[in-house]
Amino acid sequence: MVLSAPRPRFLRSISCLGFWARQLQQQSSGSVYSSIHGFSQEEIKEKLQAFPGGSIDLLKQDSGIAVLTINNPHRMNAFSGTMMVDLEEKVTQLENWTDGKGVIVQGAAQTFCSGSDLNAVRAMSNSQDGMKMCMFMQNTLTRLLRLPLISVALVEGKALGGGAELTTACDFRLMASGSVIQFVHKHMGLVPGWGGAARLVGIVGSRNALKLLGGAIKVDSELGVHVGLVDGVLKVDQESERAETSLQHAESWLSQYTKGPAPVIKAVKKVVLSGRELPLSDALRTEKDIFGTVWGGPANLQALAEQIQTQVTLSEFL
Ligand SMILES: CC[C@H](C(=O)O)C(=O)SCCNC(=O)CCNC(=O)[C@H](O)C(C)(C)COP(=O)(O)OP(=O)(O)OC[C@H]1O[C@@H](n2cnc3c(N)ncnc32)[C@H](O)[C@@H]1OP(=O)(O)O
Repeated sequence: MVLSAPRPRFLRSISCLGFWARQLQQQSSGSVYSSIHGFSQEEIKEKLQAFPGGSIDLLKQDSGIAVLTINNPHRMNAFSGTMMVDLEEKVTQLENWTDGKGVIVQGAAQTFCSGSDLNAVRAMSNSQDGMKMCMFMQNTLTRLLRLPLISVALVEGKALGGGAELTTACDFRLMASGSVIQFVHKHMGLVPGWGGAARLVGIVGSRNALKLLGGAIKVDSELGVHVGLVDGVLKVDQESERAETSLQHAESWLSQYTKGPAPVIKAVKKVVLSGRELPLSDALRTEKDIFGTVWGGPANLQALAEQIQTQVTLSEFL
């Protein structure tokens, strides 16, 4: 099976930027839906609470990298209704994490997530409830992607359906050898509903997105890297006594990009986010505003002082 190599991101995503730009500018909260769309967060949260099971666990570390775990191993980490509510609450915590720089999204028991809990899906199969669940998860995953943190989906085992969509709501994806990302929606007579299709087009381009969705193709790490969906492959060396876990590998990988003061790393994510989602003039104005938050700030002044000190030290030797 031949999938084309990815086109430059800006070419792929210009077409869908218009919608996202208006949404980003209109929604100060970073959500897509509000009361003007007939969406009531509290109403759907109450409905989702009727479907219990599992949890979303959040560990915020001193390193500034958090670990968000989809935890429902008896159901291959499928999302129950209460887990959807839990995820929204954890995203709110991350939005307010002052010292945060990165977040790794993983599944419990060495598998990622098998999408919605099919028992809940069957119980919410009427159109109105389905649409409300869809809007709730689109809001939550859009806010996850828009966090001022650099995010990585650590995929072990299987990421299916909504689980595959969840991987696209992170800035990067790392796959363990033998793992699979599969948009199985077609097999259920569905299309993605949690925003995974729109984001997939921005990541791999419309032609590859059409193939992955239309063919419900099993994406392994090799194919994922080829089409630009996957940013790295974690080969866990079972033989080595010091075998790092996949999570340790992922933290090492992410820490390459989160070294430095949290306000600066947050600013890096914000300027890239505005470049990714806003029309050029708006992105430039946003970049200027974000630049203003770090220019002359503690990190900038300290770096300047160290630069001067280095020059003074060097001049003493020259
Ligand atoms: C917009 C999102 C979209 C929507 O909401 O409409 C969705 O995400 S729909 C759900 C899409 N996901 C799937 O179709 C995946 C369904 N599961 C499987 O294909 C398999 O379970 C698999 C491949 C994940 C694992 O297969 P394996 O043979 O290794 O294990 P089991 O199938 O025996 O599963 C173990 C245990 O987990 C339960 N399970 C697995 N996935 C789900 C799920 N999505 N919802 C509820 N329960 C799930 C499975 O029933 C087994 O339970 P048990 O009591 O042991 O029978």
